[in-house]
Amino acid sequence: APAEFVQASFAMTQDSMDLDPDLPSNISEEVTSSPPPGTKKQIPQSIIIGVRKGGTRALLEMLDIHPDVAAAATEITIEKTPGYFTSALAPERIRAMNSSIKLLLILRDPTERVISDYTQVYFNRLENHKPVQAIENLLVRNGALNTRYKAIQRSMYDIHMRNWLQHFSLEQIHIVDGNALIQDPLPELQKVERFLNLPPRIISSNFYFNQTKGFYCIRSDGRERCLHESKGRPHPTVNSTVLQQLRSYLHEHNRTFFRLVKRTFDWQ
Ligand SMILES: Nc1ncnc2c1ncn2[C@@H]1O[C@H](COP(=O)(O)OS(=O)(=O)O)[C@@H](OP(=O)(O)O)[C@H]1O
Repeated sequence: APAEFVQASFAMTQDSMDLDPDLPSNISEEVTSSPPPGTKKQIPQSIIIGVRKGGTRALLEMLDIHPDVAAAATEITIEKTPGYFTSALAPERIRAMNSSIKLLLILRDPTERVISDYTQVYFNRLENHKPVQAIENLLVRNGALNTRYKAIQRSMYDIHMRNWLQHFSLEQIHIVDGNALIQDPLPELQKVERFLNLPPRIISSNFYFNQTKGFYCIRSDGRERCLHESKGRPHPTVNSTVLQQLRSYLHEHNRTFFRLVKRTFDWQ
């Protein structure tokens, strides 16, 4: 198994309740070869910059199947930090660290992402014995959509993308379709292999659909594994009027985002 937990290149500030459940705030994860004792950690050649709840863990684990990503003394070091995409400072700092870095960005339907984000915070709060609220109470304030709710702000992909495009060219950012990765992982991973100039090594038998989990799981090195139970949790049913308000609000942001990245996505 690859070394997984490595000190982040720089710590980003994040909300205490926002974290990936398996990680403290200033730690990011890597899939890399284990360096021989006494040698320094490599600067990553590629970073999964987000988006939080987009499928960053699934993408990292699935790329880990590739021998040149996971095996010792080979090519690529990849790090994942879901909070980078929505961080104002990350683009500039990452460019200062490595201006030729290849950025991987996994995005899913931004409305679904809001609900997933809420669900994660909800379970974190339960675990920490903190009070929880119905999602509608967070989505709506004084009868209108609460666009200051962080989960909604993180789903305004155009705003964050603009910031990245001030520091990186579009060619340096590969966008993985998070909904497509859930439906059928292989084609999305093959596009990533091409983007990273890796020889094609990930194949269809590396994936099998697990009925109980309701998601694809990974088969590699003679092992079968699904993601942690916190990945792929059921979402609450949202009041349909509120859901419609959220969708139509994000629709405009999506259109701007599609123009920025010169590509469209199948988001409802
Ligand atoms: N194969 C597979 N198995 C399980 N889960 C999968 C998979 N592929 C994508 N996903 C989706 O990944 C979502 C979690 O995203 P992240 O890993 O980026 O979350 S985090 O920001 O790091 O906490 C997670 O969101 P939720 O469904 O809301 O739990 C999943 O929808």
